[in-house]
Amino acid sequence: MVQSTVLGYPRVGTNRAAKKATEGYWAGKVTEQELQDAHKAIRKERWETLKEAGVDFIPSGGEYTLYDSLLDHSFNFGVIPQRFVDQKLSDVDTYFAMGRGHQDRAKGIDVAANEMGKFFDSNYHIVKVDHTADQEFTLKRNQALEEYEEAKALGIETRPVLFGPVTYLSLVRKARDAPADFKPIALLDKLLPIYVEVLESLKKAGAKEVQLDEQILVTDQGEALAAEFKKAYAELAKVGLPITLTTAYGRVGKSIEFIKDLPISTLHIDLDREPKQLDAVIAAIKPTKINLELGLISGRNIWKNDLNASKALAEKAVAELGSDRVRVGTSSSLLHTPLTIAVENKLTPEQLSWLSFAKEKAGEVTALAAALNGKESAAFEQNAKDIAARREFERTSDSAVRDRVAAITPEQLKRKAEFPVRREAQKAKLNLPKFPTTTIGSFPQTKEIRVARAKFGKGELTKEQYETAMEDEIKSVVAIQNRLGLDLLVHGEPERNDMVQYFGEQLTGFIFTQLGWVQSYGTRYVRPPIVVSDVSRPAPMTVRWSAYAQSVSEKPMKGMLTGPVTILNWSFPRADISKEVQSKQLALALRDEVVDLAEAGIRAIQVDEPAIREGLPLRREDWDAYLTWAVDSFRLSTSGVENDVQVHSHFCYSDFGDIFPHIQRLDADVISIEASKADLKLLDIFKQHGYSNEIGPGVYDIHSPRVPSEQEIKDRLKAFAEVIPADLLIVNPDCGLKTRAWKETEESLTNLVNAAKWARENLQ
Ligand code: MET
Ligand SMILES: [Zn+2]
Repeated sequence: MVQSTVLGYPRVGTNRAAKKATEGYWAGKVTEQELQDAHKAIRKERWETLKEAGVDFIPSGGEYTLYDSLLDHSFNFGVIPQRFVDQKLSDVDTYFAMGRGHQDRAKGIDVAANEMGKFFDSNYHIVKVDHTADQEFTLKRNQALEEYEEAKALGIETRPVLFGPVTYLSLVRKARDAPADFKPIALLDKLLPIYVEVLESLKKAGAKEVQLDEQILVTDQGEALAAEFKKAYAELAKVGLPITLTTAYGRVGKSIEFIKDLPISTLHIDLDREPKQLDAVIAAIKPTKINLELGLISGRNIWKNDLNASKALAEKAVAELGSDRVRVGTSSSLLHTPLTIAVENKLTPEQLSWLSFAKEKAGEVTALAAALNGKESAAFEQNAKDIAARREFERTSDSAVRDRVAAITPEQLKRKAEFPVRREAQKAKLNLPKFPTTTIGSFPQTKEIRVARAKFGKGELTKEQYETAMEDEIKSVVAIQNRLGLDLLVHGEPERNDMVQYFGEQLTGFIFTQLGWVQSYGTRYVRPPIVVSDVSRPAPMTVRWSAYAQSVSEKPMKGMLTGPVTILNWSFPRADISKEVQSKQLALALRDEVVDLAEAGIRAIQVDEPAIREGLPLRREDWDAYLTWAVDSFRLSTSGVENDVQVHSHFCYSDFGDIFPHIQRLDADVISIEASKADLKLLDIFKQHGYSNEIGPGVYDIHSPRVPSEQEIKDRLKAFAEVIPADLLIVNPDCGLKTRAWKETEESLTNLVNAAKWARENLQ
């Protein structure tokens, strides 16, 4: 019998109950007991949903969390850096402080959070707790057991989940003051007894097996960890609780050579991302006793699964291994998908027929298992019809757009002249001082702005009234920038709800959910747009706002767009054509916008690409292919203008070290880049690679309300000027200011402008 599995499920709860309970607790409106009860109710709802769907292996334990599951593991293992211990907070407050920091001036509490990092190539962020070289572990809390028993008390048998020990240690951070050559993986021997203790307790409580997530196995780094895997799993196998080792987000590649020899009972592989790995994995494990769990239903996209295609793949495995050794399931946890399409009431029935969110995916998993067991359901037949209809829709959507992509020429990927020539033309046109000051685009999104947008949405404001309100805001933002003495101005982006959604709504080819929330980190949820068909731009999108802003400003105004790669990476892409083609469709639409902005008299245009790094494939051998189309897309979108138009780009959020040479290849005239984190890693990168165009490393961190002093900014500029020629330096904050309040914004920018004035006199 083929059985079914779901690796993990969204934590959001119906009506975003998780967010409400947790934020209510932070605000002091919900007691700790109410907080715990609310989360318990969400866990119950999740388990019951999966049980009703008929899933055989229902996850529990380490895949549910109040904030982040990697953080949970650290906390449960007693890894609580001293600075949190020192605050003497309650357990739950210590836990939240580790995730998001804690500041309570009245009580003298001020502690910064642990660092966050992107979880593999998803937009979900894990909290990476600092581990010292002499780190000790204790089982402070046995969450896997607690939640296994919690489900059992509800009459639901579950499969407890934990990060495997090797992946856990590969993802956490080393303490800043730890020796340079220390790596947390060196703590494996000390950590294993904790895992043994947990597994023993689960076995005693009656668990049938445990799910250990070892996603690190899909990275190049995983290949180098064979010895650690052997050691860890030999130890864990002694407990005698069957282990399902799961991989996700990519292919196991060469690592299958040692995985097949691990004493595990089941191996889970991602066949949504990497269907091609199936044959090699089957061949490797066939002579062993290892069962194979096929991750066929995507945990990453929102498309209805093509059940017939999945069934064909699964049948291959069944033919080789026998049905008792094969299971079917989700490719990864479903945490990257929204909860259910059932609550969407603005999408058309046709659109809904294309989609499948977490709850529907659980149904697909069981329908697939049933079909493999000879019980093809009505759902299966309907699925075939829906898939055929979607294919037809996609195929016929807009052939003109596809023709335009096919006709892209090498000339369209290049500016007319090289940077030095462009630079002279731009200097003459823009007439900016040395160390020019600018900002990244957005200014505070005040309550008034959001109220106006909400009213416009509800029809309480006419289009004209709304546009007047936005123009008034722009005018005021321009006046403030003039008063502060900034050089290259922005319109402030008041009209944008979100930097991706705003463009998606004006392009053809996108649809939007109302409640399709996906966790980004902690209680922060986003609603990614969905690309459903060929993308084009029916009309200019930003020109009227930028032109208005320029009309009320003597100083040059910078146009502001979100780049093609970022729009794509922060949306759910189509599955029928490559991301490359989708990105180029977006690039062509943006290219037209860039040209229109220039024609409207905008002399500097910024095309933001903050998400370019996170789309980077997990395996180095796949990097070139991605970076080639990503860089080409940016160039395609920005190369349609004359030499005297200054093209800017902006990056933030991540570690650019490994792709910095490709940032250079974007050939933007000016880039701004996040650099204000204390250790200034970026400077080393400049030293190593150099950079030939203009660059504005952020001089202060906008993620906190803290106002940087003038001296601090001077010091930053001085440090930058030591590695970057002074005449290439631009002065700007780290990122947009939309989440900030006006007071700190004005104070910070005053200091920034003064520091730039000082730099003009004092730095060469
Ligand atoms: C996440 S990058 C944000 C860039 C955008 N132009 C802003 O200023 O908000
Ligand atoms: Zn940014």
